[in-house]
Amino acid sequence: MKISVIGTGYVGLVSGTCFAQMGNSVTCVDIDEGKIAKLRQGIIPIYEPGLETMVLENHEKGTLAFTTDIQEAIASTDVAFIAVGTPMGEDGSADLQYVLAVAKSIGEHMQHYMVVVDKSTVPVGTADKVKAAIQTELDKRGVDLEFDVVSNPEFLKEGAAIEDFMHPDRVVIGAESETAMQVMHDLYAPFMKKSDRFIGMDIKSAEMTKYAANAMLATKISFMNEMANICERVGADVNKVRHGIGSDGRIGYSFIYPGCGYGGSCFPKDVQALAKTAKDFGYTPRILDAVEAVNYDQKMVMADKVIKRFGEELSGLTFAVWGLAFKPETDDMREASSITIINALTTRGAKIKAYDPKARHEAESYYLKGNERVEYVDSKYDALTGADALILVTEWQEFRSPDFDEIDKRLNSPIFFDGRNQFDKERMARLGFEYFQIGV
Ligand SMILES: NC(=O)c1ccc[n+]([C@@H]2O[C@H](COP(=O)([O-])OP(=O)(O)OC[C@H]3O[C@@H](n4cnc5c(N)ncnc54)[C@H](O)[C@@H]3O)[C@@H](O)[C@H]2O)c1
Ligand SMILES: O=c1ccn([C@@H]2O[C@H](COP(=O)(O)OP(=O)(O)O[C@H]3O[C@H](CO)[C@@H](O)[C@H](O)[C@H]3O)[C@@H](O)[C@H]2O)c(=O)[nH]1
Repeated sequence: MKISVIGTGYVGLVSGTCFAQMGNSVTCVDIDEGKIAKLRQGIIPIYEPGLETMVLENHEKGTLAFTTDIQEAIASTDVAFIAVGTPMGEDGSADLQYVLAVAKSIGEHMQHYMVVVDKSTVPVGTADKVKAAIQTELDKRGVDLEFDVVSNPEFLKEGAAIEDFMHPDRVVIGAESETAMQVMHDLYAPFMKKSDRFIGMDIKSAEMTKYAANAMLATKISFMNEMANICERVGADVNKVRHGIGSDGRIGYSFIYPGCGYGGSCFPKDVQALAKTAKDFGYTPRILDAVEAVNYDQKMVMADKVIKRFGEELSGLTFAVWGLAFKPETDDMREASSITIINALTTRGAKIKAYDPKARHEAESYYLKGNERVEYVDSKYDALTGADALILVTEWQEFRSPDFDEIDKRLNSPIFFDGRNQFDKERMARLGFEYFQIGV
């Protein structure tokens, strides 16, 4: 099929590349000229395992093109995906300006029937707005063209995006017309050779499914963080409790890892957007509000432990931070817990020596830009030299089996704050560390 993907960010670039890998002819569109110029030169703007090779291969073959010209891109398109951002507005709702701007452009340039697919995460009812925006432009042009708008929420996780897209747990499609549903089934069938995981439904239910999935996952995390905070106060160990409950198949082991809060471009904004939608429709979403409130506080738990140990005034102290990205295997720092923790410590006078395998550029250029108390280093051990304690924020694999002798040798004293509960507390005690975890 001939496909356009409008918005070439994490989702657009991964989706476009995977569709090309499956033999489709794909054009990725973005308004960011710098990004498109880089992609044309084979420079990949984000870090995502396996993505670079796949982009380069398909770009070279001619199955994956990049442009800023939406008119050219949709001229011969069968399916146009909208994959632009839906950031959080000031009142917590999803900001639809980018989605509707793309819909308008599609209406301005469409020349034949096509399926317009909303892949961005959008509130229930957005497909109707997209449809109306396209129709308004067609009416202005005085042309009578048929088109279908479909909802196809994306469930990929950053850091495992290619694997998730190539082998999806499910493909959810919300469509009104049989033609559009069939087109989407044909497009996704090659990704579901082992078992058909295609779930067709009405558009509103598809839009809601995305928010319900993220809200459920975020709820599991906040629930577990709350259990951790209770464990800590009553003298229980949340790591043991996690094993204890996860073995019940109804609960399961996934997404019950306590830590210093969830971040990323999705859970924080999607939980709040769904809560806002609920309120707009006259319902008070007590669980969603609590999920967000627990997470907000949880991002401070590690910083609070540092302050409790060293005091409110941290001038003259230096802390090594391992991990800046919101999770391992990505350079994405959107809503990362590291930002909250580092800012809390530096505003109290501390200095930070930070190391992350991939997110240094994001931190320096955007998320911690201007914070002169943060020094970036090129290796995990360099971060420790002369530091008063180590704080582990993101559980990259290279932090899982560190050389503890080296940590001990480089730190001023062997003090370790572990925001992701990576190690066994008895072992850490044997190694001579003053070791702090979440929920223990
Ligand atoms: N990042 C994820 O892991 C993930 C997973 C599932 C769903 N989503 C959802 O997918 C959507 C996109 O998220 P993302 O993380 O890929 O965003 P992103 O910010 O990485 O990328 C969005 C891109 O859209 C471009 N853009 C904006 N307006 C445009 C326009 N008019 N025409 C063409 N391009 C335009 C931007 O320049 C940017 O490159 C969001 O709704 C998000 O909630 C994200
Ligand atoms: O047990 C857990 C699991 C995750 N996290 C944290 O939760 C956040 C999000 O992690 P993850 O879900 O793995 O990453 P995302 O890339 O944000 O993916 C989520 O958000 C995407 C965007 O909507 C969805 O497509 C995915 O299905 C959904 O998992 C990260 O900060 C993790 O550290 C925990 O604290 N404990």
